[in-house]
Parts: sequence; structure tokens; C-alpha cells
Amino acid sequence: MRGIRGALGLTWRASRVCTLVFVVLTLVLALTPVAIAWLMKTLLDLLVAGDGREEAVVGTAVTLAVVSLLAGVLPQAVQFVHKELERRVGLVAQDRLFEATERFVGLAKFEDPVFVDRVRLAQQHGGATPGVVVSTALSLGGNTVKALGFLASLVLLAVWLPLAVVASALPALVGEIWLARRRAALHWRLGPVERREMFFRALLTDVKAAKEIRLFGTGSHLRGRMSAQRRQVNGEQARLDRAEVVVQVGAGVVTAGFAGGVLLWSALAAVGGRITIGDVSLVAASIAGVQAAVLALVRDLGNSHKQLLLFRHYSEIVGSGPDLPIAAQPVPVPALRQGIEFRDVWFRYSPDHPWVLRGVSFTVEHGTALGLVGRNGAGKSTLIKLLCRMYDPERGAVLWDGVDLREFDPVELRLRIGAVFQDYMNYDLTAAENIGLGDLDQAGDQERVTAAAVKAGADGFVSAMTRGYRTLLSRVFFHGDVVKGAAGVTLSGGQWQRLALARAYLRGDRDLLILDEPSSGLDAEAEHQVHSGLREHRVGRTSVLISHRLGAVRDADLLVVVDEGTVVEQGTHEQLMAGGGIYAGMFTSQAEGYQRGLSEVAG
Ligand SMILES: Nc1ncnc2c1ncn2[C@@H]1O[C@H](COP(=O)(O)OP(=O)(O)OP(=O)(O)O)[C@@H](O)[C@H]1O
Repeated sequence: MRGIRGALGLTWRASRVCTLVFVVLTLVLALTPVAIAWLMKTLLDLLVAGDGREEAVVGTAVTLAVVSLLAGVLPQAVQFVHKELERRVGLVAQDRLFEATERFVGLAKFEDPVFVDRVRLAQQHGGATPGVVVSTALSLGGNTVKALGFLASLVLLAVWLPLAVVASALPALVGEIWLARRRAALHWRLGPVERREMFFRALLTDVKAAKEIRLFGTGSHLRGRMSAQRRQVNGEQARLDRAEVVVQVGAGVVTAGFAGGVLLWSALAAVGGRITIGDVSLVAASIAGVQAAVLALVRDLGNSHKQLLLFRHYSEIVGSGPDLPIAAQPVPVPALRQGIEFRDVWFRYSPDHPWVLRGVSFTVEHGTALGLVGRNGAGKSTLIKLLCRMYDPERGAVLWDGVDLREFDPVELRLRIGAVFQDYMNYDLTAAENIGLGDLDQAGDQERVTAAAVKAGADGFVSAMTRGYRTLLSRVFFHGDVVKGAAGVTLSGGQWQRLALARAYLRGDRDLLILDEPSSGLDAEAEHQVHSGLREHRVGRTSVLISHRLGAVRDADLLVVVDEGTVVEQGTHEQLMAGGGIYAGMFTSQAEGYQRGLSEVAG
């Protein structure tokens, strides 16, 4: 019921006028067959009576023609309004869905496969479902009106007649209900299989996957796995189709037998003079009308049941609250003056996952640069994500000038942070837009965009492209509206990385700059340039830098070494080297690697 209310509410909000017109047209359309049957009966009776009431005959015939015309035209009008309504509902539904996903300020939801699956289903069906539910509900209403109209007509002829007609439709009713249940069950059973098929389908046309698929020759293997999923779906659907034929043919035979009996009775009654010829035509029309209405009713019920199950995904996302607790009265985020402190932070991605951070404590003083160092999987990027409040610690706290991050509005907190993540984004947009997304307020200011690109070492290759900053960086879209057929340009990994850095620079004077492997894809010269630029940029600013190339972080004011989720060493480069611990070991082996490389080249 909640689902129906939700779907109807959404439709009403999308367009009241369309909804009202749709309701009225559907109900009028439902009444036309009953009106036609009555007009036909009246006409036949007038003709059989043959008492010369020409005016009445003409009047009835003209009315019949007009109603028949309505019956012919109305379905198209209903269809048209339905499509318009569906478009409007689709737009509102999509907007509400993505507005709801935006409310999830953290990342945990997006890493939950059940949630991701739900969003996909909601996306696929959320827009169409309200429209389908409304049209199905109306169709249900319309068919009920139609069936009741015919049954009421029959009561006038004989009280038992409507019962007989309903009985004739019963086998079809029972059969269709059974089929509807099986269809809904099959839909759920096949959902994961179809999703797997979709995954393989997407993989086989994905440009990123294409390289490996060709190199490893896995194309036919993946195609085989995709076809196996389709075969499973086809097999199950064919089984249901066979059951459908058996049930529908069986019900059809029983229904036809029943209907035939009632018709025979009415013919004999007409011969005996107990009912008129017009009544016989009314009985025939009523039997067909009631049976059609009952079948449509059952199919509508089955369909709306399925649509409502799908709409549940949409409603659950739209109706769910924030994923991270948001303070009822958030503290305004102050400009960073003292620093950031991780205080005994414990964190795991979920209760099913192992602890990733186990009692981490360290402080980043305001105006200083912190280097985070550690082996793969030590927990460095996780610390950054907690710092941006993508997750909350399970125990302990991250403090900004002594205030727990949980006291702030996460959106406001993030306004004070600039960042380049390890898995930064490449947007299929123009070069200027790729940089501009770093700060939408500055995005229109070409001078600032260029300055950020210069600082990140991106201006050279961007300016060299035919359309400069207006070049579309994509092989997916093209600027059809700007230059017909102008294909996008694909950048190298290092060039994309510089754009990501430019994006962070455009954010300019944020209180905290976070750089997670900002130079991993750069050539040696570019890396040197980027780090010199960063060093300049960092002066007097608070920054956190993660890098496996220890040469890039050695001059940080404080180095924190993380191992298996705990801080194992901290100090300056000199202090850590003197300590002879993990950092000293890592630094020495990297330096020796370079040294060895150099002596091999020299030798
Ligand atoms: N979203 C996630 N869900 C579950 N576990 C995760 C998730 N992200 C990271 N982990 C796990 O947390 C641990 C720490 O990962 P993290 O990315 O913080 O390490 P890192 O020190 O940045 O590693 P690297 O140097 O390889 O980037 C790893 O064991 C990883 O498998």
C-alpha cells in the first residue's frame, strides 16, 4: 500500500493536470464498451419492433456512431497522455533519486554491493514504475467499472446471469493469478543472473577492458560466460511460457464452454420470447466484455505487483536518511589555526572486515607538511578518507582545531579541503571543465583555470591541443553541437594526473591540502617539477602528502610511518634515519636501488 501511495504521490507531484486528464480519459474509455452494448441492444430492439419510430432509430444509430468513434479515438488520447505523464514522472523520479544519493555524504553506501544494486534497479525502474503503477491502477479501476457495468446490465435480464458470466471467467482468473505469482518469483530469481550477463556485456565493450581482453585472449571465454547466463534466463523463461500456454488454453476452453452455455440459453430464451433480440446481443457483448475485463484485471494486478516490488528499491533509497550521523546543530568549521589530531583512531570498513586502523594517534600542526609513509595496505589512504569524513572512526576521533569532525557539517568541512586522491577522476568533459570542477565558483574564470594548469604542469599539453582548454577529453562523447564530428582527445595517465592536480590547485587557499600519490604516473622530470611546485605551494600551508617515493616526502616537517594500521614511527627524515627503523630501511633500499641503477649505467 505504501508503494502505491508513493507512486501515486510522485505522479501527482509530477503533473496534476496530466494525472487528472489521464484519470478522466481512462474512466470514460472504460465505460464506452458498456455504452456501445446498450446502444446496440436498443437499436436492435427498435429495429425488431419495427413500429416506425424512425427518429429514435436514427438518434440511437448516431449516438452509437459517436460512442464508437470515441472508443476508437480515446485509446490513442490515453496513450498520449500516459507517455507525457511517464516522461514528467521519470524526470521528477530521477531528480529525487540522485538528490537522495547526494544526501549520503560518506562512501560506505557506495561500497555496499546491495546498495549499488538497488540504485541500479531504482534507476532502471524508478522513473517508469510510478507511471506504470498509476496506469495499472487506473486500468484496474477502468476494468472494474467496465465489468460492473456489464454485470449490472445482465442483472436486469436475469439475476443468475451475472453469476454465470463471472463463473465463466473464474478459471482464467485463477490461472492468471497463478501465472502472475510465478512471473514475479521468476523475475527475482533471474535478477542476479541477468545482472551477471549485463556485467559481461559491459565488459566486452569497455575500452579499458578491451586491452587486456585482446592481450590475454579472454574474449571468447567471457562471451561464453555471458551466453551461459542468457541461456539460463531463456531456459527458465521458456518453461514459464510453456506453463502459460497450458494454463491459458485450458482456461480458454473452460471459459468458452461456459460462455457458450450462457449464449445458448439466451438464444433459446429469445426464441421462447422471454427476452428480446437486443438482449441476446447485450448478453453476448457482456460475456466478452466481462471476460476481457477480468483477464485485464488479473494481468494488471500481476504487473502492478511486479512494478511495486521494483518501486520498493526506489522508495527505500529516496526515503533513507543520511549514512553518517549529522549533528543536529553543526558547529561552524573554523579556519584551521592549531592543527589536526588523530586521537586513538580505530576503524574497519564494516564489522565483517578486519581492523584497518588500530589506535592511530598523531598531530599535524597548522602550517606544516606531514608525510604519510607505509607499505601497501598499511592504511594511509584510509586515514585520508577519515580526514575528509568519508567515514567515521569506530573508536577515537579526528579533531580539527580540537573539535571532533562529527560536530561539523561534512559539506562545510570539505569546503576547507583541497585534495588529489590516489584514484582521482578523469571526467569525459573539456580540459577547462576537468579543472573547473575543482571549484565551481572559479570554473568560469579562465585566468585562474590556466594558472592552476600552469602550476600543475598541464598548461603545455592543454594549450597545444587544437581547441586548447575547450578540447573535449573523451572518446565517448563528441562536440556535435560545437564542431560537427570533432572527436574527443584521450590523454595519457600522467596527463590526466596533472589535470587532477590542477583541479586541486584551483581550489587555491584551502586550509588543508591532501595529496595521495600525486605523482605516481608522472615521468621523472614531471615528478620533479610537480614536487618543486608542491613544495612552494605547501609553504605556510597545512598539507598531508602520501607517497611511496620517499624522496618526495623526505622534506616534510613530520613523517608518520604506518604499518598494519598503527603508527610505528614518527619524526623528521633525519630523526627516522638515525632511528634505523622501517622508514630508514625503506629509504635506504630505495636509494640503493637508484644508486645501483646509476652504477650499472655508468659501468
Ligand atoms: N572500501 C574498502 N572496503 C574494505 N576494505 C578496504 C577498503 N578500502 C581499503 N580497504 C582495506 O584497508 C586496508 C588499508 O587500505 P588503504 O587503501 O588505506 O592502504 P594504503 O596504505 O593506502 O595502501 P597503498 O599504499 O597500497 O595505497 C587494506 O587492507 C585494504 O584492503
